[in-house]
Amino acid sequence: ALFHQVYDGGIYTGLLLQLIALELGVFACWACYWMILYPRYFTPFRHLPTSPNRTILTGNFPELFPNNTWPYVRHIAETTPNDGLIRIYSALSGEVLLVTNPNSIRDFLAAKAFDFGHQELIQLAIKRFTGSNLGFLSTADFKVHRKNMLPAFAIPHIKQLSHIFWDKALEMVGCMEEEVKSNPQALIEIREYVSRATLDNIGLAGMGHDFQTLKQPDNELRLRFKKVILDQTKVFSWVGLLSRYLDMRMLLKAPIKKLREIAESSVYLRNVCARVIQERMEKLQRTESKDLAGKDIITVALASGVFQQGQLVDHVMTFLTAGHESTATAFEWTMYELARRPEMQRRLRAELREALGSDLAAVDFGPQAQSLPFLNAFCSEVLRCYPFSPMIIKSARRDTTLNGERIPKGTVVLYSAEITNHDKSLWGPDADVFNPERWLAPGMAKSGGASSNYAMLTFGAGPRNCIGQDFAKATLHCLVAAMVATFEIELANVDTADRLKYGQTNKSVEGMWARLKIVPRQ
Ligand code: HEM
Repeated sequence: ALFHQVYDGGIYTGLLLQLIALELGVFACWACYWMILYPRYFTPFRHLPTSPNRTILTGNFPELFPNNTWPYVRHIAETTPNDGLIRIYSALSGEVLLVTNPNSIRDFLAAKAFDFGHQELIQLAIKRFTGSNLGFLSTADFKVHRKNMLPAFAIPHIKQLSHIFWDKALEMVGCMEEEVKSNPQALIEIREYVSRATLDNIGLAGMGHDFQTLKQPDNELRLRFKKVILDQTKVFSWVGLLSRYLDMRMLLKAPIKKLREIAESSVYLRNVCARVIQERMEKLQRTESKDLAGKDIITVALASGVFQQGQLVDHVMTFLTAGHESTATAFEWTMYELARRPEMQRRLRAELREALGSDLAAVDFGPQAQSLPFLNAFCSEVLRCYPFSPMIIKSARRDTTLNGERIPKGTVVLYSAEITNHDKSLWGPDADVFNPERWLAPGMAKSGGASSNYAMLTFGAGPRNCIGQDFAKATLHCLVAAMVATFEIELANVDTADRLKYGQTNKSVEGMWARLKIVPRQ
């Protein structure tokens, strides 16, 4: 009716046009302030260094949503002199601070860790399947949950679980071996196998339940899981951009097919986890023994008496999402580097042969994996050079400070494992070179010779770092050991495998495709 009146020149036309003009004017002023004037004249960080190469539309990047943003951020960090903080701008002048030196990183991840949290949109998106996981709890609840979860993730307990990792690793290479025996020319899709192995692994070590996706690749759990962990698309980037200016909560509830599939799959997976946890609870009540040695993580957590069933479902869903793809991707990059370096592959095989002998199934390799220097060094160097999350963004929950700088509530801050793990001032002039030797020098097995405790950020740092890092490393060691002891690995796509997939994680777009030759066993 309004349109009709405007069209017909009705009595309200003038008023309506004035209102629209006013709205447009307000919007133009608002956009002009936030996108042009604020970053130049009004930001409280205007004295901090920033890159001069910037446009309003794309910020410091060459396009609105580049495939991977971290190489550009790294270039800015390397070419902008700074004292620990740099201003970076994304599309439409979105302002982010990057912490660049050990002082500002320590403040951000350790001293002031609880002044920062995940951004609201990320919480809303992830909460749908992980519920209130560790990352989203209030500080008080976080401390209680983390303290009572930690014993299950401590190195002594991980060593007791590592026979599971070894058995799964052998099962994975056994499946590959069958495929190679039936067709020696077959190209093996490493991602497919390792993704199933790490999913099973977390099911077994996390809650004493074998999902059996290695044996049954198309089982419902795996298919549902694939639906939840959808590849990132530019749609999510648009939602992220718009959420800076509009409330996107309704959008996440929109009746879109993909969103409905995620919601249904989340319910399915949460129900599976709830059922298994219920069984663990009943079993724990039936057993007299209080001995938790070698028990799955959920049983150890249940025994603390702190967690309710629903909270444990949230935690298991987080382990599955945080631990499965990340470990599988580290394994893929290990295969990539080994295939490019046949002499290192041979050296590792020799070390493994000495430790394992010829019958892999007869040894319990897990507990001794940490003591093989070259295996440790190689995997540590892969984790340094290929951090699964190259950049992690958080926002200030309250007014705080970083490196002596005042940080108002709401400020978006970023740390980058990609940048810090390759920082020449921390790692030396060969920081960009893949060099496992740095972990082999006397006393350097843990630090790689870096000059700071905040030089390796693959697993974050401080009280909110990755709780599963020793679980991940032990899993990776077993997978790599079983693979290298069983096969000579030649990548079929070594020249193109390092092209990265769109998104925020360091994943090859093609994955690794290998020709495997079974190593003769004496
Ligand atoms: C190579 C493999 C892995 C990598 C690179 C990795 C990396 C990370 C990173 C960077 C964080 C975020 C730290 C922060 O917010 O600043 C994180 C958090 C977390 N990771 Fe991992 N992770 C891996 C494997 C695992 C595994 C196997 C598990 C569990 C079985 C796990 C469980 C978690 C949990 C629960 C958190 C949240 C911790 C908290 O908020 O207190 N991760 N991980």
